[in-house]
Amino acid sequence: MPAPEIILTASEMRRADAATIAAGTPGIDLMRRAGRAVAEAVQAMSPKGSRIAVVSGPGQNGGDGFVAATLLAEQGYRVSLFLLGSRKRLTGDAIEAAKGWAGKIGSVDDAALDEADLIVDALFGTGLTRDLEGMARLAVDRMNGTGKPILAVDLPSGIDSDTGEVRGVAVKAVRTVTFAARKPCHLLLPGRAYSGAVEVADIGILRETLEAESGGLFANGPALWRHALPKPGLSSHKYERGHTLVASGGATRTGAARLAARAALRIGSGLVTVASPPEALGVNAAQLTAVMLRGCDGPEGLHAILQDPRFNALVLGPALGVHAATRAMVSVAVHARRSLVLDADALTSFEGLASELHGAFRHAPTVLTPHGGEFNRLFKGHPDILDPESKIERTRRAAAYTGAVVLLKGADTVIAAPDGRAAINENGTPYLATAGSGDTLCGLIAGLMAQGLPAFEAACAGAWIHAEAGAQFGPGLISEDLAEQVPAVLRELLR
Ligand SMILES: NC(=O)C1=CN([C@@H]2O[C@H](COP(=O)(O)OP(=O)(O)OC[C@H]3O[C@@H](n4cnc5c(N)ncnc54)[C@H](O)[C@@H]3O)[C@@H](O)[C@H]2O)[C@H](O)CC1
Ligand SMILES: [K+]
Repeated sequence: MPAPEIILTASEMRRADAATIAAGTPGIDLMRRAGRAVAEAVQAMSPKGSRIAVVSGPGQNGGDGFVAATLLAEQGYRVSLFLLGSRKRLTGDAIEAAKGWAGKIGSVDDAALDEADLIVDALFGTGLTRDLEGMARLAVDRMNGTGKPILAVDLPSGIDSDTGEVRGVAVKAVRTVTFAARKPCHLLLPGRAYSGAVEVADIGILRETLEAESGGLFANGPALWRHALPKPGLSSHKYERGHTLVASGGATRTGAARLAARAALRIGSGLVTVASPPEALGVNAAQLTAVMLRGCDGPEGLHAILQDPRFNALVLGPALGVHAATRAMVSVAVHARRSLVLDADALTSFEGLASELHGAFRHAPTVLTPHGGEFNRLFKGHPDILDPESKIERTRRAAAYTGAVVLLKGADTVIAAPDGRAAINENGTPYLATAGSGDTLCGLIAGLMAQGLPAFEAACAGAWIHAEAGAQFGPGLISEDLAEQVPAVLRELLR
């Protein structure tokens, strides 16, 4: 079973670097290995003899560029090197790396850049500290302006390694060679889009060093939670696989609950019941078969149903309406201490009232599944949660504040637990942007918690399976298809 992929921030990477150097590996060796990996990537992209333009910056990223340029020239490529700033301003290992380069050093505004067949972007890496301006900005615009393929060293220059945001302007790379571990910018948007295909080069930093410096951020994938997936044994009984309860909206808004309910059943919840307001019983009854149905008249009705401890996972939110009654339903569910997924109206009903959710979910596994707009509305008036540049940081703070796992949806969905663990999901597909997709996700997560998965693993697995189902189905996807695609995804996972 492969280990979960650790994602390191710039500062964590620097510490891993330093620890490796302290353990006896000279920094210049790391740089030489980095440069070699870049040269090998160029060889795979462009035939010997082609014209390679290496654009180096003033720091160690630039140093990697010097090493790559020297190796490529030795291997018969026609290499020209352009430096931002002057050689005498180089620092650290880049000084040593530059000694190996015997060719001329041009300036980044040199027209020769346009003659290249392929450009190596070694301008900035994890040391970017502010928006690009002046010559630095011009260099990026020049590289992008050539229309030639760009290979980024470590990450595309102008992208913030930890947030994935564009700092003024950024290189649009077709490929990136990063070192030791991917950084958040390789998974978060727009950084993911600017990076192109990303390969991770081993430059001799040990996995245990990466683990030691890790801040608990992972790429979301089966390696993170496959171990926790339920594997029904011969003796397993439907009651052992939990009972998910999904609250339905009124007579004209019942589809969301049925989508969530069907998804919970498909992901393996032993039983699933829709709790329906009296006026929607007929509508729901006419469209439910394996999913069961109970009348539920508001918070009191929910309280009555939850006297039965077998209902061990709940979905509240989709189409419930934005009002006090929905808040009261949430309160009943919280006091019943059942696993809980809150989405849509159950979140928006607390708009500006997030303080009522402070520490509210510490007593039972809970997952909040807002999209960006719901998140910003829910935590309005909490700049400590909304202000951080990094989507990971915002999600982590919301999780710590509420005590729930928070899944902040997007093409780069971030999942964070109150204990600081976080994961970035990258298998999302544009096809998922269809009505009811979020309802289905709620059902998947609740159905997994009904079977005993902890909230963080359930949210990560739910997000990944949801996206995988969408990607497998492809064009023409509507939400009704998602739950029906889950068996195919599970077959792969449980093989
Ligand atoms: N283990 C590893 O990952 C290794 C990484 N290496 C490479 O080192 C860079 C990080 O190097 P660093 O010198 O810290 O930063 P940069 O080269 O990214 O930046 C250079 C320098 O630029 C200045 N600067 C920052 N922002 C701006 C700006 N907006 N405008 C102008 N100048 C700016 C600042 O002074 C920076 O120090 C990493 O990405 C890897 O490529 C090692 O080579 C091998 C091991
Ligand atoms: K770069």
